[in-house]
Amino acid sequence: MTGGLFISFEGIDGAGKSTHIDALAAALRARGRTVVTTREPGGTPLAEKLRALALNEPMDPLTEALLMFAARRDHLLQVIEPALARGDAVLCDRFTDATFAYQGAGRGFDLDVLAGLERWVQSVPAVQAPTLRQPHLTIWFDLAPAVAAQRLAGARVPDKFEAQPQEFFARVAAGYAARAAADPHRFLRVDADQPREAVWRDVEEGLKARGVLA
Ligand SMILES: Nc1ncnc2c1ncn2[C@@H]1O[C@H](COP(=O)(O)OP(=O)(O)OP(=O)(O)O)[C@@H](O)[C@H]1O
Ligand SMILES: Cc1cn([C@H]2C[C@H](O)[C@@H](COP(=O)(O)O)O2)c(=O)[nH]c1=O
Repeated sequence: MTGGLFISFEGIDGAGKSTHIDALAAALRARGRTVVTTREPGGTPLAEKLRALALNEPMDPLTEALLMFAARRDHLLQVIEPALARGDAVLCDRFTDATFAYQGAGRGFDLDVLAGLERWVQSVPAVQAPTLRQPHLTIWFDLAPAVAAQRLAGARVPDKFEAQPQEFFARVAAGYAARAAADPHRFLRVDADQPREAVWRDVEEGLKARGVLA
């Protein structure tokens, strides 16, 4: 596959996304691709400042959603779009599906308002209206909240989201399931409740089936 390639990694906290981003980056580099790994919220100096606020300060759901989209706009314009224009592969730890899952399904914020913000923020010159910049592929690490909580237990000081109860993550997981059902061609669902090697095998097979890995 040539040309810019945009892959996002999604799932509830502790689902195992980060574990597989480096592996995919290595697999793509071994096939001659230039790879940019990045994350949301974050990925630029400004967006990382917004991340620190969003993950640590109490705020209402609209403020939280606006910070996520503000960070995303900066990240898109400064990092993602230039990389795609160069023909690089961009591997992004979370993107807009996280806003629908966390602020929408998790916090209960209005999905139509989020869809409006998505239209504003992801309209970029490189993409012809009425389409928006979206990942070409989203790998969704599907894991039960109880298992994810066990994996994260004691691993680090929890941020504002990681400190949420399991019921919150059950809603977030349902939010991801709804996003995947609405866009099945973009989503690759991976059963994350398996040993790391088996999860990676499923990622690799899914990417081969879609022509991303030879
Ligand atoms: N398949 C697996 N089986 C058991 N433990 C795993 C597996 N994959 C990852 N882990 C462990 O679970 C923890 C969370 O993994 P990781 O950081 O990759 O998740 P994440 O989805 O990126 O989480 P977050 O979104 O909170 O950053 C880590 O300690 C990691 O080593
Ligand atoms: C992009 C995005 C992220 N979040 C939440 C989800 C996670 O709890 C944190 C990011 O932490 P990670 O360890 O880097 O996964 O932010 C969110 O609520 N909304 C979003 O749009």
